[in-house]
Amino acid sequence: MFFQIFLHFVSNLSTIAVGFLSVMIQRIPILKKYVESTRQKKAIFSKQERLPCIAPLVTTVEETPQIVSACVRGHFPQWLRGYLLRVGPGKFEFGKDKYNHWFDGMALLHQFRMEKGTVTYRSKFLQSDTYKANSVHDRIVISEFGTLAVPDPCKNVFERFLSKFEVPGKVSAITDNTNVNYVQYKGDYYLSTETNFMNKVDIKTLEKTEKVDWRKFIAVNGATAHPHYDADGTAYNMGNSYGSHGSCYNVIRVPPEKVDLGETIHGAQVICSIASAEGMRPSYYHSFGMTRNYVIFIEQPLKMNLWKVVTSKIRGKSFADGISWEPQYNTRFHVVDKHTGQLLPGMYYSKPFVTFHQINAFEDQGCVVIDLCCQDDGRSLEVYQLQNLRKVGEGLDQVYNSVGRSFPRRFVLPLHVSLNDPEGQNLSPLSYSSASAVKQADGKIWCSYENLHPEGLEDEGGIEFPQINYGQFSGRKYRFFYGCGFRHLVGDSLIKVDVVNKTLMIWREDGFYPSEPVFVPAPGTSEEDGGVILSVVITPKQNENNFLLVLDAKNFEELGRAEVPVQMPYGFHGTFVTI
Ligand SMILES: CC1=C(/C=C/C(C)=C/C=C/C(C)=C/C=C/C=C(C)/C=C/C=O)C(C)(C)CCC1
Ligand SMILES: [Fe+2]
Repeated sequence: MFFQIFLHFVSNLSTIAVGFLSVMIQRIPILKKYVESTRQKKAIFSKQERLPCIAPLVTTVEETPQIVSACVRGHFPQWLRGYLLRVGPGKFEFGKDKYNHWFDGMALLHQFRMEKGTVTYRSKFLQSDTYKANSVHDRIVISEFGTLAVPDPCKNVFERFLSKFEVPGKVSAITDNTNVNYVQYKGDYYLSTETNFMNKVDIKTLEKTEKVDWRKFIAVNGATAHPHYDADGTAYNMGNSYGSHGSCYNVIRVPPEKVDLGETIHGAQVICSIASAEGMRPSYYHSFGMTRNYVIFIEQPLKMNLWKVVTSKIRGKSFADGISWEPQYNTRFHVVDKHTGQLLPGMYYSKPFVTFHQINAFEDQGCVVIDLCCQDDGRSLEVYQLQNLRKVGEGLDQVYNSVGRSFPRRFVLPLHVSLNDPEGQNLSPLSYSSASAVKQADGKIWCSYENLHPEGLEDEGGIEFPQINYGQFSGRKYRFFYGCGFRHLVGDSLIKVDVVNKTLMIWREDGFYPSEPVFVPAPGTSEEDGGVILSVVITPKQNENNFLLVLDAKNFEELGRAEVPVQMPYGFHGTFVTI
């Protein structure tokens, strides 16, 4: 009996001690920083077991070209009038040829039209040159991110050998399967991947109207699918150039106005070129940050071996085979003045991490603050092979448990670091952030991040596909962002993060997988979360309907859903266009 009382006393004592310590940690900054720094040392692989099969979400579907009326339950706000446009992979084979990677699937365009509380749906495969060429040959003739097009089996050995040395550009061997995102230049909408091609589209009919090649306008080999926009419509993007001088990361600006009606990205300019740390092994990047006055480029140790990329065809390997995670290198931040094109001299470094999607960035007290979805393990690209996503049982659990989770982190980059600044001290003046920037003896600034989330986010599998109230808060100090929780390999919950209070709000429905949340501001409101969240929610269950979900962005409560009895694959990105 005594022993039990003793155990009870000890367990209570330890509970009190832990509670006291956790309060002290939050109240004493140096303790809080220590705990934060220790927590920064490990990649987080939250474990799952008995994950449900999601193979139907990454399997070929039929397009739905005829408009379908959705069955609305609950309600869609009367003020909500426009298109939710989304894109993602929707066809994963041609004839006997099958794609290897999730990113390779043929672009399927989804359109939800909302007006007066009603919702309709349609989808169409983008009629890219790649899609048409593959269809004509009934096989994969153009390589994608993770799939190398194999030579024509009807050619003789000599012809097939020669085909490996086709002159790039003779028959556009570069894919225009723009399946990543909708982007906007000079008021027109385009579909983008990460190559030199984009496809201009009619957002009403989902028809492609024009193919655009970045190389015809500026000396870049491609651009990201995540450009940023100033309030006046000026667009900024980033893209690589490769030459005898090595590789450069180029900051691109596209003016907002058309001089002639038929213009596309005319007037595009490279305003700054940043030499890569290694000429033949530049970093892969998927997005970048932008504030009112600066572009922030994250040079991460996810490297593209150009020699491997250039020889991939004769080696029988895909583009993705040339990308490798190299954590022996640190991650570096470059800051470019948008107005002068000047690369700031600050050399900002952090421990190695990978980011796919930036959340937001802003300027405060002489610093750039940039928030990113970060993974400490950069091998997730390799994992997103279709064969992995289609696994079942323990095999699927092992795939999931091999991917590092993504968490929101804040970095603070002091803009004006002088020779007189003291070494070894935190140069960040921001009292509201535990992120630090410490000048080293060699002049480099070592940046440690602040976690922008409460502990509970690990239980949600981390967060990705971040979105904010972009129109009113991009590049500005903000408080809320939305994203998908990843307790599976695709999003399986919607999350609202308050980066000030570090609290979460979650929407989830077991067996259903919501897409990237899109924020739509309510008319006439200036509140940051005054509006709704739209998300396309899909399920592998054959007897259930997919639906467009609408949440109140303030309390994250479901307002309504528009059910559509149509199979949809899990997509990448989208945008809302008011009509
Ligand atoms: C990888 C992770 C995620 C998803 C990231 C996404 C959707 C990235 C998409 C990138 C694509 C489609 C790139 C395509 C590039 C094509 C090229 C360069 C073609 C070259 C052909 O030769 C999340 C799901 C956000 C979660 C973490 C990991
Ligand atoms: Fe993306």
